[in-house]
Amino acid sequence: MKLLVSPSSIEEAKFCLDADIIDVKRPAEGSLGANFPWVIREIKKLAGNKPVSAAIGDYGPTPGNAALAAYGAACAGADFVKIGLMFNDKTAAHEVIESVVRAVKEPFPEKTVVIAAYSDYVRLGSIAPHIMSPIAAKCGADFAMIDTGAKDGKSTFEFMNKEALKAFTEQNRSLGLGTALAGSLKFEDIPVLKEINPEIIGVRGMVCGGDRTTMVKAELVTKAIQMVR
Ligand SMILES: O=C[C@H](O)COP(=O)(O)O
Repeated sequence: MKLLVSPSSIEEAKFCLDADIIDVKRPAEGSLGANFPWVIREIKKLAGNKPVSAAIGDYGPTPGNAALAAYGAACAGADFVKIGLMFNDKTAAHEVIESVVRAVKEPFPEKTVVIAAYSDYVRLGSIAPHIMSPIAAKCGADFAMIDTGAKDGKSTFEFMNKEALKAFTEQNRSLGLGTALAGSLKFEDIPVLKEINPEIIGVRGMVCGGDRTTMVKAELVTKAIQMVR
């Protein structure tokens, strides 16, 4: 299980360099809010050989917008390009995912595409993660992810229990997809996450000390790395 940490700035990224994946986002613009290309570029320089991920946003059914943002993130240096689907329509999901995969993989076949659905999909009215995964696999994406869409402090575990997260992870494995799990995860969730055994867990609030709108703290990144390994 790898640890992905989401800094929101170059300054914060300096505290995240020992994580397995450095995930650039802009929390002020949503759960998977996109940061600026120059921030992705600088963090990629700082990260050296470490993979850099970039969130491109929480999207409606707008494949053109999503594809162009995905291409932009890949051109700026992101190794992983991550999009959230904030709508509930299977045909549109297929169109958005297919467009994002093509936008990234045509020019950069080695890059990784991550498709996120939200654990709180019922309250958001968005696509369920287990419905999204087979579509992501069919379109050639690499990872299916779960995050919380409304960042109000409620954790993914408040919407999906261990069994549901395990079933999601196993479904993805059988589809040839990796799994990333996130959503206000806490240090005390790490042992059960190890049992669920996704390829990646993603955190921000945990390493900010509980409030994801504050700064990432170097000592909490170290603590998370030690607990995950
Ligand atoms: O990709 C993971 C997210 O940044 C998780 O953020 P969070 O732990 O604050 O919910």
